[in-house]
Amino acid sequence: MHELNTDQLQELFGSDDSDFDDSFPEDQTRLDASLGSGSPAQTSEKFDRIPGLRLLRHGLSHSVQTQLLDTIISAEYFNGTANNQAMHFGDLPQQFQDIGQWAKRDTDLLENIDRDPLFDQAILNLYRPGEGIRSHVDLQKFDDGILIISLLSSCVMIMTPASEAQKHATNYSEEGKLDDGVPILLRPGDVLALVGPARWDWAHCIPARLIDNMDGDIIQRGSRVSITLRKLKCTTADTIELGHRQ
Ligand SMILES: O=C(O)CCC(=O)C(=O)O
Ligand SMILES: [Fe+2]
Repeated sequence: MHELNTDQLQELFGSDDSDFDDSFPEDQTRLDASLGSGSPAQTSEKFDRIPGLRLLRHGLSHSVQTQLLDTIISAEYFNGTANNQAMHFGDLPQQFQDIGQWAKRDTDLLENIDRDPLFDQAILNLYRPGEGIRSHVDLQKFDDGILIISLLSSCVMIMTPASEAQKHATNYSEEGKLDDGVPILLRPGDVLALVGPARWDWAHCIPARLIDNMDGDIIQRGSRVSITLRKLKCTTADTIELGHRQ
């Protein structure tokens, strides 16, 4: 997919602070048909150093990426400049449930994860060029088996062995040492799974920078949107929270 400049992004996500109506568009297209037939199952890439880390490159077709982005734009979470993160708790929008079911049924991303519902929490992150996310292990209140979907633009995520503090942190304030980290290039349409050690014992971050260097390839960051699907260990009521990423 092509990458967007700030003006194009404003056109997409809006530039004013119009009233947010606290709901996700209900007339979403079901993604089922566009996600493929499941035969043959899609096989993800594994990483020797990080058991449980799996990356399905080009997992989502252009059409599915576009449908997801259309729905996110219609939800108007990222209108104005204040918010770059939105969290859904409870019953997830149908398209996110479709992605979860597809990942379980048609790929090997979530091989050891068996539960119902598969996911009951979704975070949407918007990264404007130069923005990132601090090194963290996702909070302990979320169960094993996390799925991260990349849309719009590429970036390099860095995985580092987690410190004890990071494993039990209640926020993302701990900065990891990134020098000996494992860089993972995430492109639009890629789907990353964190299971077992990759989820509990490794921290991940996206350094705040405009350019990534992946094995000598220089990658200019555009604006990126990610969808992270998780399962809370304890269920909560359906809510949506908007905020600013740490
Ligand atoms: O945006 C991403 O790719 C990762 C997001 C993430 O790690 C998180 O929200 O916990
Ligand atoms: Fe995370």
